[in-house]
Amino acid sequence: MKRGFEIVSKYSEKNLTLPYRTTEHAAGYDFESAEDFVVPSIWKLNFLKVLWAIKHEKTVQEETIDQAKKILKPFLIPTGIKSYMQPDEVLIIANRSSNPLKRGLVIPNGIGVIDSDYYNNDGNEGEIFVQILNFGISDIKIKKGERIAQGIFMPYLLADQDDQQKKQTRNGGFGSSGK
Ligand SMILES: O=c1ccn([C@H]2C[C@H](O)[C@@H](COP(=O)(O)OP(=O)(O)OP(=O)(O)O)O2)c(=O)[nH]1
Ligand SMILES: [Mg+2]
Repeated sequence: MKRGFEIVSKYSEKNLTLPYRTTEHAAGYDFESAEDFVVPSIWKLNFLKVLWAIKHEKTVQEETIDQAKKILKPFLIPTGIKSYMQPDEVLIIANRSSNPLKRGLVIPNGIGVIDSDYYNNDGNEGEIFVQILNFGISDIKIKKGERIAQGIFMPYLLADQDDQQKKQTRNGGFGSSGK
């Protein structure tokens, strides 16, 4: 077994599809959403109120700011998928090019980097999530089974100093290794 995909345990009964390539020479394995989801547009009233207040140097209620922050926070779309690969390989998660064009959906981290030591980690079993922000004017409904992003396996290289640098064991993602 060199590299591939598996369904994480909590989705074992949910009838998920493993990521797949749609054409003979497609580089990316398309990932589907594991659940129905609504990604709210960032252009909500509370967000606009905050922008207006900044522009006019007015103060805004804390509650309004908190709600605006929530809207601006990227959503984590669950895929229910984990990926195993060789230690010198990485899975790059990239947006589908049609997402910003048709639905205003961007991946705010640019690309997602799925490390080989993320697989089966103690924290979340290595489930891959896709960060999404909706800069369009409408809320976007994502249905379970809809393709949301693509994963590309790549080899990576080490720097000369690498073996002198301390490493830790991965036990999660999204900031689990500290600040
Ligand atoms: O779009 C993404 C990006 C990352 N990850 C997972 C897999 C990856 O191995 C782990 C850590 O990602 P990264 O190193 O890019 O994030 P970090 O902020 O540095 O977190 P950490 O401190 O856990 O390394 O989070 C995802 O599920 N989706
Ligand atoms: Mg990291």
